[in-house]
Amino acid sequence: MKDEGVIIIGAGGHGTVVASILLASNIKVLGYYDDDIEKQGKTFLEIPVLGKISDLVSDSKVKAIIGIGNNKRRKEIAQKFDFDWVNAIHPFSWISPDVNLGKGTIVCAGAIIQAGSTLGDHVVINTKASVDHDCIVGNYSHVAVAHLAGGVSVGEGVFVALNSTVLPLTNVGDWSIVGAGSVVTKDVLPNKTVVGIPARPI
Ligand SMILES: CC(=O)SCCNC(=O)CCNC(=O)[C@H](O)C(C)(C)COP(=O)(O)OP(=O)(O)OC[C@H]1O[C@@H](n2cnc3c(N)ncnc32)[C@H](O)[C@@H]1OP(=O)(O)O
Repeated sequence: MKDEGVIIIGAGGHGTVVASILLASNIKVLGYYDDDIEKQGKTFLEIPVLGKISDLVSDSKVKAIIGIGNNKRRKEIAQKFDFDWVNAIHPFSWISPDVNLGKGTIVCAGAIIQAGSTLGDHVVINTKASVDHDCIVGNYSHVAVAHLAGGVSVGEGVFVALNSTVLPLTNVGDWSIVGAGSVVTKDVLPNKTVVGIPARPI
């Protein structure tokens, strides 16, 4: 499969979004791998499901990307397989030229990543999200349709949910969740779920 296209691990809603980004970038998609028995033999965006994730065997020459929204599951898969992890960057997004992007990272349509920011591996910056200047986004984190202000630091595996905002210079600890519609005004400890305005732990 070397140089012949990319496989997508996950054929759910997020997997098809990743497929559409690759297609919009003129990158060939070979097919999906998904453990859902119902999806075997089906096509999504005219791209076939080639087999189960459990059928996959590591091959550092195979180009792959994980199209699964769940942060813990993305980490498990990334750690299990040795593939050539590629990024999916929608052509209708803006990434400042000095941004450092990890591998396996997805930047969806309408997303903006501003100067001085650093993103880890297997990060998802979802539709119309913004990561402003000098932010750090850790491995396996997911910024949904949400906004990180300047100088925000987000740890590993953080989920910043729909329509939420993280105010300047605040930190969100590893594996924490910022609930939909929340405003983070001060640092969030690791492994917490915070909601509301101002965001408070639940
Ligand atoms: C492209 C895409 O689709 S990307 C997908 C993005 N997905 C999202 O943005 C979903 C985000 N999810 C949420 O916001 C969830 O509500 C979570 C993760 C914060 C909490 O979920 P759970 O842990 O299941 O909490 P649960 O639903 O039991 O709610 C617990 C309490 O918090 C409240 N609560 C939950 N979420 C919120 C929220 N976002 N804002 C305010 N209050 C909230 C509930 O009303 C409930 O209060 P109660 O005990 O007084 O009734």
